[in-house]
Amino acid sequence: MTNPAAKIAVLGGGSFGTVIANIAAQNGCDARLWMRSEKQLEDILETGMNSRYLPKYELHENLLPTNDLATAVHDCDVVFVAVPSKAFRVVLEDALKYMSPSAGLVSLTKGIEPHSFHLMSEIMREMAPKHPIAVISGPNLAKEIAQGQLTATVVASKSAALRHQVHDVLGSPRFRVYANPDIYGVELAGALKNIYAIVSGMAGALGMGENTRAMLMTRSLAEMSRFAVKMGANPLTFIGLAGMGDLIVTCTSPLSRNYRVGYAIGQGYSLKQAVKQLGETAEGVNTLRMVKEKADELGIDMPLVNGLYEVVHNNQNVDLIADHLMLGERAQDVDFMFDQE
Ligand SMILES: NC(=O)C1=CN([C@@H]2O[C@H](COP(=O)(O)OP(=O)(O)OC[C@H]3O[C@@H](n4cnc5c(N)ncnc54)[C@H](OP(=O)(O)O)[C@@H]3O)[C@@H](O)[C@H]2O)C=CC1
Ligand SMILES: O=C(CO)COP(=O)(O)O
Repeated sequence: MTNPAAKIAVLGGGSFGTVIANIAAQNGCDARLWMRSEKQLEDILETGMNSRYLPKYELHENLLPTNDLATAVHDCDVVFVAVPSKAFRVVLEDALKYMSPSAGLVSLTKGIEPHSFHLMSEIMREMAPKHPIAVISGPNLAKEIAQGQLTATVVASKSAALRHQVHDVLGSPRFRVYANPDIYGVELAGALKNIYAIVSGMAGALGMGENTRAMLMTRSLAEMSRFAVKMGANPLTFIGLAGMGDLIVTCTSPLSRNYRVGYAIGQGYSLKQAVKQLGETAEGVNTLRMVKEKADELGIDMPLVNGLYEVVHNNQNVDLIADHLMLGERAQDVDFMFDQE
């Protein structure tokens, strides 16, 4: 059941922000899409499409594109934030000046704030302590959602009212919204899987086989779960859509930007060249650096992260990832997802 009365805004006119705003508009919401670029706004107003990020995807008439933040958020029931993690704080800070104090805040961003190691929910809680907050994550390639492929996502919030509101705003026969109260786990899963999508893209470029791919994905899940549980997440979140589901899609699809960055590195391009030729956000590049530092600090065993870090940041040969995974010294090699105590 959709709620035609809802007023919503999405901040960030990239591919994910655009599809989420359009779903809400298709569901009868008064939906606004805020972007910073005037040129992009003109293009959308002229063509009815966001040609830079989602060419040929028609935007619904209920969707109002704008580059004025106050117009976007001023009387909204729910504000979704879909900018890269490095811009999240500054965009939110500006938007809060114009928002109703009761508006729900929902992050669509899958990354970690540089330096602070804050997830987006922590930034929202710090900056907007009175607002109900939620995060959305899951196997959600924007381009597939735009094609109308059947897709499921996860909304995580302590507020049941906001979970239901998000379900009403976004749920449809082609887009199913599941709920999970584990905000931290859902969000951390979405950020961590980007690292392993880079590894998987590299393996793809190097022509590695299906045994290798299965091993990589399964050990990735074990490694990211081990890290997340040490950070306070619920382990069960990692075998759901936001964990295993998102890992599968980004480790197997060339539509994933992180996979594409890995693929380019596997072909011999430098990280800088790979990111430049992508021209869109690949959060995993920064997430890798932050997770490596945090894992070192906490003494968490992360052979894939360590191997990828050496290849990407210290110009080591790609074979090093395989060496870390296959030959690394560990107290015991057990096929469990988590430490069994
Ligand atoms: N695309 C996908 O399939 C999915 C993406 N996500 C997550 O959503 C988040 C956004 O990704 P996505 O939409 O794909 O990214 P894109 O690279 O497609 O677009 C990023 C958007 O953010 C805007 N932006 C960047 N920096 C700023 C800033 N400082 N101030 C204002 N706007 C800014 C860009 O504006 P400009 O064009 O002017 O540079 C652009 O509109 C990421 O964390 C990503 O991991 C989550 C699920 C799926
Ligand atoms: O998170 C995503 C799909 O769920 C999108 O992944 P990329 O950012 O790698 O494109």
